[in-house]
Amino acid sequence: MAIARLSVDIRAFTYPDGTRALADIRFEVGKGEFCGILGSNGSGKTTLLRIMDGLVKDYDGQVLLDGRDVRKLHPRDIYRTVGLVFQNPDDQLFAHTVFEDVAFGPRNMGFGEAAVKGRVEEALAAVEMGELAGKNIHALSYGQKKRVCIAGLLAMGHEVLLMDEPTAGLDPMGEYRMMELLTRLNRDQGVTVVMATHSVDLVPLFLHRLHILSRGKIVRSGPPEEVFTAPAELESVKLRLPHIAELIHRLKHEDGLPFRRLPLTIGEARREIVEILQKH
Ligand SMILES: Nc1ncnc2c1ncn2[C@@H]1O[C@H](COP(=O)(O)OP(=O)(O)OP(=O)(O)O)[C@@H](O)[C@H]1O
Repeated sequence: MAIARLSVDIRAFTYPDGTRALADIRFEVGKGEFCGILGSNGSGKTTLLRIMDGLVKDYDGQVLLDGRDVRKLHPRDIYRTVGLVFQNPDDQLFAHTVFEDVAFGPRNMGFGEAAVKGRVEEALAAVEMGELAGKNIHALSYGQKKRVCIAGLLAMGHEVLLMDEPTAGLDPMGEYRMMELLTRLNRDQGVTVVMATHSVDLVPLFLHRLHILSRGKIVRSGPPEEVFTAPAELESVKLRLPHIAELIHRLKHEDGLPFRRLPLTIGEARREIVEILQKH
């Protein structure tokens, strides 16, 4: 498949125990997008990604991959294009060594050993894990395991990565490096990335577009600077402004100044503070 555009239209999905997990979800993911599904615990993020990956099928609506219903595609066609990285890498990794784990997908797709080796090496280099190819999976750190999971999908040639909480469980530097890795894959290799997260401080710095999910429904969509403008609205869906934006919001509020645009970077916050000081 060459284009890999996802069109999501889920009218309703209810788990067998009666939990109504998703309703009226409509959005598109274009090729090369880097978008986020932002929501608090239990809002439906994992369920949505599992539907988008074709793992959950008994819902009302459709998810189209380049115009074709993912439920009707041959698994080979989905797995060559769209891949889901689970929140917990231990749910995904199973082989003895890093190399063997990443090689599993391409071997299953029928590539010869020379091509498998080339794909594994390229994928491990992309996630900066090339030097650990021979290492035992159980001897890896949590962040390294997450990178091996991504390499496993890249080695199969996935064009769309669905990432479930990729920064969960990582230390602050690990979170940043994970976001930089995803940005690099997106920007330099053209991989489309959809990530589920509740990390409001980090995400606006990297993502192009956000969909806010609350109680199984999308309540707001847009670029980060548009989505993070109304603190009360965010609070009502159990989210908050990023710390840096919260600081500016409070300063402006105290001075009766309008809060127009979300400052995402230290540079933007600095400009806003200078403006506040000039008003005094
Ligand atoms: N297998 C299941 N059977 C019944 N209900 C489920 C099942 N899996 C999830 N749910 C329910 O569906 C809703 C959405 O859960 P989901 O795991 O998709 O949320 P989430 O946003 O990914 O949460 P978190 O951030 O905590 O991982 C929750 O109310 C949850 O209890």
